Amino acid sequence: MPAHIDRTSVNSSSPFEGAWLLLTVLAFGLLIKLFYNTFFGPLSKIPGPFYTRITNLELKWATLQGRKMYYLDSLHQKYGPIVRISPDEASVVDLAATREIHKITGGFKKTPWYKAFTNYGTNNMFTMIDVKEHSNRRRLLGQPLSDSALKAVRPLVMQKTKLAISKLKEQLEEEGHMDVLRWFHYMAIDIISDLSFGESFALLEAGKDNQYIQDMAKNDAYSGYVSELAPVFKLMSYSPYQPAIMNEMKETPRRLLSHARAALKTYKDLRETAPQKIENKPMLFAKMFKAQADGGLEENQIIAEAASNILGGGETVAVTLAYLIWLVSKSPDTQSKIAQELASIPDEFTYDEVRSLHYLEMVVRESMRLYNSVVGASLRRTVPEGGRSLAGYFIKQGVTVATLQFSLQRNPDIYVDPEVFIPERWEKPTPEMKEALLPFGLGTRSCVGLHLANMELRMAAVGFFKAFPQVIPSTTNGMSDEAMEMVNYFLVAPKGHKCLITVPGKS
Ligand code: HEM
Repeated sequence: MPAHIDRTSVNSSSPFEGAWLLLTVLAFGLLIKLFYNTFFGPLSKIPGPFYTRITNLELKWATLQGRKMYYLDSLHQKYGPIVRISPDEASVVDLAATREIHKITGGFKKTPWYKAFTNYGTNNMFTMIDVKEHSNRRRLLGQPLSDSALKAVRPLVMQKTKLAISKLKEQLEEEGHMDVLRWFHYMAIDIISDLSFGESFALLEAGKDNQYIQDMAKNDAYSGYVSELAPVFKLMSYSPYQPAIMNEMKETPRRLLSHARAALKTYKDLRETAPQKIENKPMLFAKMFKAQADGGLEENQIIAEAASNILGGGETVAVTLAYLIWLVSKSPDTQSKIAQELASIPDEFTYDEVRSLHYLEMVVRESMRLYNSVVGASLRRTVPEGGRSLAGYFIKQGVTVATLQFSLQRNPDIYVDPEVFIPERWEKPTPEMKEALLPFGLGTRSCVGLHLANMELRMAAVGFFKAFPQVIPSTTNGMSDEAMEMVNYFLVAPKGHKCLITVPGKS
């Protein structure tokens, strides 16, 4: 037994001293990072808030609260058309720079951020970064979505539009208002599921979401969390005590996979047992099925594309259309001009007739300028080798640059009274006005569903205003301008998750 224990030598440092030491090291590390980023960082010369030299926490916070585009827009108003928003990311709303970043020959690739939207363990066209892999896939899916190929889809869009409008009429009779967001969401999903799987999910008939749609919405939200808080989720995955959400995050993709497999099996069974049912049916994936039969594609890859289309082609159309109807419902003058124009085409109209409607075209453009489902998305791209000059600054290679429709399409130097809905501004647009309107993006990564979306938006808008020439926003069930405020994750949606419209005298 030792004769004497020197207690001062045992555990001489208290936990507080340890914490101080850790804090000092952290503070020192941050100072070094700040010093380096201030003078040598890739974005040291780009204007932006001081703290963005070391952190993007405010951006993440704004993103998680669904107000990213408002935060970015406020930075652009203060710092100009190019702003540092993180130590290695700049937001760009300059017109020439936006077109440079997205043009076909620009060489700016999507960033790895898109990987968070990968499903079923495989890339889909939206998440692909590699140029060759993407162009091969786009070749398979792009042609069936071309304007000429979609002629075969017109009867389907017409039939679903009519069904949606009859459901809206029923709701108006029963409840005194109609939720255009809900019914047009079902319409868009029924169209894209029919085109993808050979059989629609029949949400319009059922009047409610199925499990697949609920899971898709959850999965979309989870992808958003993971993309913004990747390190936190990585840490949580090692913890023995995992919150319930972690389990749901694993289970949801599994359920989605089995739903999608079942839907594809239905299609394949139909091909064998009742080929007459699908023989003349336009199918987006005809080329992909052929590629699968030739051994060039796996089933998971087809399923991943189908899921991506349903996500990309459902809510996008519904939200854009709901905002269009809401804007028009607040403008009696626009309604009477639409009604006058619609009187020139029969009630059983064709898509060619719809396309000839000049005033409607201006309404669609103007509403998409202000509101569309992707207006708040930061479209992130990597600056290619050698760096590039953008908006008067040289940006080094490897840095992320992200463009933002929201600020570009509301730029007062391009659009007079940019916050006001004025369809007539498109009567004689300036070249800048046309170039800055980019609801479907630009270049090789622009929206592959553009023609389908355009058809759905216009057919449904004409069907709606023929059925309801005079409408107003409802003031019941929590509907208000505030409920229509845009909440912005990757996509944009009304804060109240609904868009209730009525006719004068009904509510
Ligand atoms: C109003 C409706 C729509 C809007 C505003 C819209 C907008 C966009 C935008 C801006 C992009 C580029 C995204 C980026 O660069 O990150 C995009 C890509 C895409 N969209 Fe749409 N979209 C709409 C409807 C649709 C529909 C109906 C489909 C279904 C076929 C679809 C499928 C896709 C796909 C697969 C991509 C990725 C394309 C690629 O990377 O090659 N979208 N969309």
